[in-house]
Amino acid sequence: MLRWITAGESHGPALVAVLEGLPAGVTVGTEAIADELARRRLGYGRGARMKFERDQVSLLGGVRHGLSMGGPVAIQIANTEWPKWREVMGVDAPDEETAAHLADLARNAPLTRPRPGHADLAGMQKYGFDEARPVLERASARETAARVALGAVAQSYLRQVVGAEVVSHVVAIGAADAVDGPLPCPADRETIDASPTRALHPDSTAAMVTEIEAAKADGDTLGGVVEVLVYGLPPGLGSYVHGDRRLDARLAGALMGIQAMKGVEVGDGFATARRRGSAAHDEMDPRGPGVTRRSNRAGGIEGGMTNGEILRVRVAMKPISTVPRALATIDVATGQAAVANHQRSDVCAVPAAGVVAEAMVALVVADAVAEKFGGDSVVEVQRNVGSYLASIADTLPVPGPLPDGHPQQDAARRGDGILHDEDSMAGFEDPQAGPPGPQDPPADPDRPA
Ligand SMILES: Cc1cc2nc3c(=O)[nH]c(=O)nc-3n(C[C@H](O)[C@H](O)[C@H](O)COP(=O)(O)O)c2cc1C
Ligand SMILES: C=C(O[C@@H]1CC(C(=O)O)=C[C@@H](OP(=O)(O)O)[C@H]1O)C(=O)O
Repeated sequence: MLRWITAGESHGPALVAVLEGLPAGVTVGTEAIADELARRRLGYGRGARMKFERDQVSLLGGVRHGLSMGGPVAIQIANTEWPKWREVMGVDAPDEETAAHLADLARNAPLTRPRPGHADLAGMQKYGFDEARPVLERASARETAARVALGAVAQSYLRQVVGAEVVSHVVAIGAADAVDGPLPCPADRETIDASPTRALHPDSTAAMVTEIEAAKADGDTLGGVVEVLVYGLPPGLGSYVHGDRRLDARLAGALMGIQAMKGVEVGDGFATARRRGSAAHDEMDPRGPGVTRRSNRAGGIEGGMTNGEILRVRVAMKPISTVPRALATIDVATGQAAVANHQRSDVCAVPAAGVVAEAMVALVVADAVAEKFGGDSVVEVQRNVGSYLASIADTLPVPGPLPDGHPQQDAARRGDGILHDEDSMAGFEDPQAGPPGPQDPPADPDRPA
């Protein structure tokens, strides 16, 4: 079992994250974590803070010479803006001189006009504060940097023990939807990250940028939808035996746990609810050895377990709640009508949210892998994965991603994701059937060819 926790405030000295349960031998490096953190800071529509602040990563425990040792992995992400906030967010009770200085400091002015849509008012009521500063410091999505650091470690574990790869892309920002097209593969990562909105297709990026510019010009903010895909997962992660062991439930909980997320869809989710059963499920064909699905509407999860197809989940983010065209609120100091607190803020953080969603999916899936395969070292987990895959070789699905020319790829390109008669598998030569690729499960000498 993997467990993780984060601590730290938005304008505090640092965020801290701890990941417990990782076996020994997982590749963990400061640079790889820093690279993931840099991805989270990008995106068209992010506010001024992203430009001048830097994340400074240090690994404080659990890792030696680039490999985990089996103990908790502790990560610190220091904040280069801390000196400006040292007094406002100081941990120790201020002495007389500091208290006098704080009273005059504009940065320390009480935030008494709670923002609708943020945690401000309910947080003040719940914890007994008379202003929003202590609430927003922890409610802020600054904390997602710590999650992304944890997710980087989880992705490394997944890559090593099952050969899985996590990819995300933005499928909508406000009313701008991504154009229809094939699902992104791990090879598309660079293209997606190079887009200012983290969309796969340039036309999608252009429409999303226009949407953000329009909202910004109107003093408004935007939300959107991101999709996360995991390639290369074995069947049987999660379980049907109890609600809280279902992988779909765990993914939904983790994704909804990201600040501002308001909905999760697994596979075709809401569209499936409108279909008849004959057009809702993913029919199977023998492929010998292994099975092929005619579609992947389920998003790779059946009965709360992975089924070996590409895992596909979407999460919907509400618009940023610090709206420049300030929203109506009350001033809790006077009880009078007021406009909500508004300082600098993001106009749209959906591209960054995709990187955070990747991290949460990686953590949940890594936890499910650890639960199914156990193991105290990477080698032991790989051995366990290999013998399990060998035991189900006859019914293993064709490993994704689908190679070019694969009939299911054509179906995806057409936009319906459904195999038609003309998409018959007959005659399709699978180039992946050769030596194991990055998406294939780890080689096992006992596994039938
Ligand atoms: C990556 C990311 C960046 C965000 N940036 C801002 C921001 O700049 N300003 C803001 O008001 N909310 C921002 N949010 C959203 C708030 O964190 C969120 O609205 C707040 O926690 C309340 O949302 P909730 O009702 O879902 O908890 C951001 C969220 C994410 C995931
Ligand atoms: C700092 C980050 O995001 C912040 C998340 C956030 C919020 O309310 O959630 C509000 C903004 O902070 P501030 O109010 O200080 O400008 C964002 O910049 C980050 O993502 O690293």
